[in-house]
Amino acid sequence: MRDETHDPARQSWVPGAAGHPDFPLQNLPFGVLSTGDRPRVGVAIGDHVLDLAALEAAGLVRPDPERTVFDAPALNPFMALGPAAWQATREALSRLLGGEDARLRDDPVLTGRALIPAERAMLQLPFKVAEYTDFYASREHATNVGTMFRGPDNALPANWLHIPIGYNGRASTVVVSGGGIVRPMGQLKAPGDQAPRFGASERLDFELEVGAVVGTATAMGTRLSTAQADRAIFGYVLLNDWSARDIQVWEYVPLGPFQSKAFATSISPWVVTAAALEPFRTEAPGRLAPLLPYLHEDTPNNLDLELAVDLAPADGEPATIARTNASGLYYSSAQQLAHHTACGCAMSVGDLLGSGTVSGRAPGSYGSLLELAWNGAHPVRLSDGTSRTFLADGDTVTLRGWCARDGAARIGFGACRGTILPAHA
Ligand SMILES: O=C(O)/C=C/C(=O)CC(=O)CC(=O)O
Ligand SMILES: [Ca+2]
Ligand SMILES: [Mg+2]
Repeated sequence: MRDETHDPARQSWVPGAAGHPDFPLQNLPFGVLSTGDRPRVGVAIGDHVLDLAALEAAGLVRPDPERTVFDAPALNPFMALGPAAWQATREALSRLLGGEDARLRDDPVLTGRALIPAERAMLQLPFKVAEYTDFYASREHATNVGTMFRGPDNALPANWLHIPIGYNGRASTVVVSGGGIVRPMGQLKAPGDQAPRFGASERLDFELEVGAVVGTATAMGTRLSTAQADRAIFGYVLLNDWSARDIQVWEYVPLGPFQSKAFATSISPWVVTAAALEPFRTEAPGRLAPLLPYLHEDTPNNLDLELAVDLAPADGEPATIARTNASGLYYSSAQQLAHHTACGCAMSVGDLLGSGTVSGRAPGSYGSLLELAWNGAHPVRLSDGTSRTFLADGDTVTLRGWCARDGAARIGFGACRGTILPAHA
């Protein structure tokens, strides 16, 4: 539902916020910051971060009358209050930062304390990741990977057009954008090798994904409809499901990825709320086989979200190596979450659901190096004249995402970045 928080004509009085490419008044993404002291919840507005713990202490926002939720190192306590509190808080922040409620703008002491220049705010993992599940929603990606792993005749698994398939990943190694990613060690066995060996991955890859953040818990035995699942999603992040393809191709039969994807998953520091993304809902692609009723959708639940991948060598400039859009994903996050609960699986506040690698049809729109370089056959050129089939030590991968449509303010996700560090051999 669109409301005045989406009105593109409204602007914030915060310097630099009007027309900001990522964080205008209409976005208000949530994250966790510190300025060298305790971590607390904030929202991005232009080139500033608004400290919500300071606003809560001053009584300007109070999502829970019983206790503070923003003076916390994670978004989980706020998310647990549920959709009505999320919306009331969004509306209150929109009025405070839009100036219709002048109590923040006209209080220089509070503004000085609460409005922190972005370069001073150290952004942390925004929420405690309860559990992490990764899906496989791009038909193009599934077809490409299937072709490389199993041959063109068996590319798309028989279940794929019926089930939003996924695997249970590791919450323990979900990290926030910005740090180093150590090249993993593992079992490697090339097709011609007699036996496996233990060594550093030589086929390290990224995966461009969108992560849905579950904000409402369900009890064991409870099934969510797609509409209920849609309402349970608090927001979205950019997600890089780092993947060691040589470990993966040897280990994945028959239980799926394990060590090849468990060493690190990066997410962007700002959770863009589902509320902010309302103007960018779009229909899923046409169905190639009828879906079972529990997966039917009454509303357009896909997102018209532009995505890009930049790759920079050590000491080199970034080059954009992929551009795509999440709108073409065959399954929405709401369908994935509904399916997740279909057996009665309980969901927790802070569960993270990866969309699956977002690949489009054209070669430049693939969301992994495995596909962009087509299993090593077409190396990708970088800014320094070198090329890559897989990631080298020192490479920095940056995912970017933004929504832009006529009649709506542009909403950005910021960046999700990681730099490859040598293996601990
Ligand atoms: O088809 C396979 O065997 C492997 C698929 C994956 O790489 C799993 C995965 O992470 C799914 C995705 O990101 O779309
Ligand atoms: Ca993945
Ligand atoms: Mg991973």
